[in-house]
Amino acid sequence: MFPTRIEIIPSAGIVEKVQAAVPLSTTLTITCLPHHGIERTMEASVKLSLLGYTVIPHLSARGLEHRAQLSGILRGCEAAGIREVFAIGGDGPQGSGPYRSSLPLLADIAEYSGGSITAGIAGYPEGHPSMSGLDLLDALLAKQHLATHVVTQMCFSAPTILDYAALLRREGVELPVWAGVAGAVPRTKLLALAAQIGVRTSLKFLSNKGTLARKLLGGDKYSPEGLVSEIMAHPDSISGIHLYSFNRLDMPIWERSDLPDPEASEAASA
Ligand SMILES: NC(=O)C1=CN([C@@H]2O[C@H](COP(=O)(O)OP(=O)(O)OC[C@H]3O[C@@H](n4cnc5c(N)ncnc54)[C@H](O)[C@@H]3O)[C@@H](O)[C@H]2O)C=CC1
Ligand SMILES: Nc1nc(=O)c2c([nH]1)NC[C@@H]1CN(c3ccc(C(=O)N[C@@H](CCC(=O)O)C(=O)O)cc3)CN21
Repeated sequence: MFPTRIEIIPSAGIVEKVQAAVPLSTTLTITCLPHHGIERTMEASVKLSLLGYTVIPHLSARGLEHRAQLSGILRGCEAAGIREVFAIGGDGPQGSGPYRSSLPLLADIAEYSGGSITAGIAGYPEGHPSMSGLDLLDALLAKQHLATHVVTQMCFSAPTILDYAALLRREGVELPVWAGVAGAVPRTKLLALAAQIGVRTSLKFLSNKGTLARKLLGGDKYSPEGLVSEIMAHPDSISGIHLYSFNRLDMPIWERSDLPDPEASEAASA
């Protein structure tokens, strides 16, 4: 089965919601949003890890106030059995903290944990609204020795994700690439977020693609099924699916044993 990780937002009641809907065998990644702060991420992460889930907290460089805060977080991770984090620059404004980007954060994670906590980093198949493609690639090259994999920003186009994975290989980024895919969430929510984070192109691509794609985007909810099938046909370049769930926690449809194999569903949609 193609591995899938589910990203959740640590909103009120999330631990109970996860427990009710998500099998313990699932790997969960927990966002760190500027208006939440790292405490909420860590509180939910520790609780879920102690319940038995495999948990990956997101650590936002700009959201950390001092180095001792990071070492405390890493000790908390170790005590709760958390072995991996996701290191991100972060959306908030730069505060007075020591980390402006994820590179020095990754260096301190490696040093403070003595290498026992690994880290994933972000990749941007459609670019980033405030960083050039070249800067993003340079940042990835500088960070890759401190990271274990790349998770891509939300994207709605399989060719864009696959081309990006190929570009990373050509440019010397060797890390496994996990494809970041939106879950079955209301279209309006996706459109608002897509505009904010600069992924409108692939959303447009999907809505212009044809009747099936139009149908998928046309209803209340987006469905990632077609995109995931296309990606799953390329296990040589993509290592797994990172599902941005927006806390809609129904089991991803492709994890069900009754799902047709990717090649069959590709042929059916051609
Ligand atoms: N993909 C995701 O899940 C998430 C993405 N983000 C976005 O990721 C951005 C960067 O994070 P990383 O990929 O870890 O890159 P990074 O922190 O390694 O930064 C790469 C380069 O861009 C510069 N930079 C970082 N943030 C910037 C910004 N907002 N404006 C202009 N320059 C910036 C850094 O100084 C560095 O030179 C955040 O600013 C945020 O917009 C934030 C949270 C989650
Ligand atoms: N630049 C950037 N920042 C991020 O935080 C981020 C990305 N990109 N890309 C992928 C995921 C998607 N993320 C998110 C973040 C928030 C909501 C969301 O639904 N926010 C609620 C508020 C939730 C709360 O406060 O409990 C909202 O209504 O906006 C969804 C996806 C986080 N990630």
